[in-house]
Amino acid sequence: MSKKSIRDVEVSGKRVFVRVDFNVPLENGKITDDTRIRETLPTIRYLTERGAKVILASHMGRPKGQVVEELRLTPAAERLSELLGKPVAKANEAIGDAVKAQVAKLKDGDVLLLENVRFYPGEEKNDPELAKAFAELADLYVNDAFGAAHRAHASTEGIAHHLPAVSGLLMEKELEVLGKALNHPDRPFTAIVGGAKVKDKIAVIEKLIEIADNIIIGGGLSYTFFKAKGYEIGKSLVDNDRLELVLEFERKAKEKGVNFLLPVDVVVGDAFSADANTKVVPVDAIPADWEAFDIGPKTRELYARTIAESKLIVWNGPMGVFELEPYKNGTKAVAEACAATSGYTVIGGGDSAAAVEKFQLGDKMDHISTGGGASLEFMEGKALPGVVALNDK
Ligand SMILES: Nc1ncnc2c1ncn2[C@@H]1O[C@H](COP(=O)(O)OP(=O)(O)O)[C@@H](O)[C@H]1O
Ligand SMILES: O=C(OP(=O)(O)O)[C@H](O)COP(=O)(O)O
Ligand SMILES: [Mg+2]
Repeated sequence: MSKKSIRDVEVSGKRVFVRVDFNVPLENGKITDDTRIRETLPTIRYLTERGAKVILASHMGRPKGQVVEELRLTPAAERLSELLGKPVAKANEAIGDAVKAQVAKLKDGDVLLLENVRFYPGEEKNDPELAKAFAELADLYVNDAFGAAHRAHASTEGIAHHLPAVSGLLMEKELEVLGKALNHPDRPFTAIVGGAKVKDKIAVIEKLIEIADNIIIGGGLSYTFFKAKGYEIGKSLVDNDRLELVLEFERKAKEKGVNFLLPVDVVVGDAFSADANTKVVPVDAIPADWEAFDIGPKTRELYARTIAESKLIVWNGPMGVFELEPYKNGTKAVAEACAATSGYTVIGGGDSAAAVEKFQLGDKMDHISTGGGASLEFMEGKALPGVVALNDK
């Protein structure tokens, strides 16, 4: 990589602001998958072993610039402390006098986790004042938050203009592994896109049509395609601003000879709950007051067959609401097909990684990336603002 990493700079005795992605899935305040925290351990240990004072910052969820009690980073601090086997101090804010005082008290090798940076409206706006306030806490900036590297925010991009700025070991590893897989992709190359961040996911499909041989669509973005075709989609997720656009995708894929796969059947439910009434229906028969939460059995078979024939599979976004028992089968089937194939498998995304771990198939995948949206944008060939802002070698 042409960017400096923590290995290229002096860290001992320094106050180091490390942006991590501790946006881990939570259920009733408990962390259901700690992959993203575990993946930052090499960077944190590298720094503490060399006597750096480590100040960690992360976002959690999308609190939209205000304090949301359920989105505090306290559970992440506790889990990190268990994993590191040493105390991790937790601040109740991310900037200000109380935080400055906590930083001043840090001894070499200590670790402090700041509060959710998205509690501040300036974070997502990349406000230079907030970036400066972060920078005042430290002597060196390290970005290890690959999962948020596609966001130009104050703690991922702005701060890098105020301090020496280098990558962490996870960031470095992600860019290297994904870069290798995508530079000369083995073919057939299959991209699988699902999940709930519908606008973000639809935005990458245009580029995927240019690079992949098969595109598999599942999860929350499927229904925008069905609505565009004029089908009833009930209460399912939809992006009403992109109905024309998604029709264009299918035309473009056909023109390029790309196999564009949409679900043929779905599991609908009358509630977002583990004890909902559910049924399987063809995609053009979703009842008006029901919601589609998963792909159906025919789709599972179709997708598994395509995956089995692929040499490179990049998957981001669950096929359904895998967290709930009645809606987990689509994601499970795709995970099993990825685990069984001899092709190279890259699974990306906080929730996709959690799904693969839930089905105990993590060790059957070639690479589990901590970034979903980030890995898709990297794959598109887009420059990631959180990487661009770092110092060149
Ligand atoms: N049909 C659906 N309707 C509602 N939510 C869905 C649907 N399919 C998948 N999801 C949800 O998508 C979420 C993950 O989305 P996203 O964050 O985009 O994926 P990732 O973290 O892997 O990048 C999961 O929590 C899952 O419950
Ligand atoms: O969870 C994340 O991305 P992912 O859901 O694509 O894995 C990252 O933490 C980025 O979060 P964001 O999409 O709210 O900016
Ligand atoms: Mg996610």
